[in-house]
Amino acid sequence: MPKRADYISWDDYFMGVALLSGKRSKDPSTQVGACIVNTQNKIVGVGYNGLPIGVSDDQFPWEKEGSYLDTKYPYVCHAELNAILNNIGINLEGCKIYTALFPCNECSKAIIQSGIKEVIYLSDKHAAKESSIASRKMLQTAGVTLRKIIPGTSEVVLSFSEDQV
Ligand SMILES: Nc1ccn([C@H]2C[C@H](O)[C@@H](COP(=O)(O)O)O2)c(=O)n1
Ligand SMILES: [Zn+2]
Repeated sequence: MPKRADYISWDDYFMGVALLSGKRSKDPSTQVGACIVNTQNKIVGVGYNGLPIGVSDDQFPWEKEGSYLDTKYPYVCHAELNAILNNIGINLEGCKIYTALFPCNECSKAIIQSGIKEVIYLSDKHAAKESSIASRKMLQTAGVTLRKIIPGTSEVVLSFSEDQV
């Protein structure tokens, strides 16, 4: 019997892990996930956007609008930063990061400093924002490869019904 042909690509697998991680986000408006992979295609870090450990996501704001301290922006850790900080304690030199959204300038600093050498992203919807322009400028200058994923599939459906395995 030949092997199964419709298995998903490495890119779709790792971006899928990033997107699944985003399902843990408590952000009501934007759920972002990231997944870091080493040169042997081993997953070494996964993260989603959320508040720091011990900072209650029931007491801190999730608003997008209003005065800065009353919005989520000062407090939320971005998915990429969490994926870096959650890494399994290894050197991230030469790794690549899959992220649902193109990294902001703050995350790109952490990406560069961690030694990650490739960013694969799904959406660059904030490309015109100055944080994205600064991010792209730093990543390119630092020699980090930037690649917008070309998914091999439009969606992956995960079913938890036991009769599907
Ligand atoms: N590359 C990114 C961009 C954004 N986030 C997170 C941070 C916030 O929770 C949220 C902000 O998005 P908005 O609601 O203003 O569209 O998304 C991230 O983790 N990584
Ligand atoms: Zn960021």
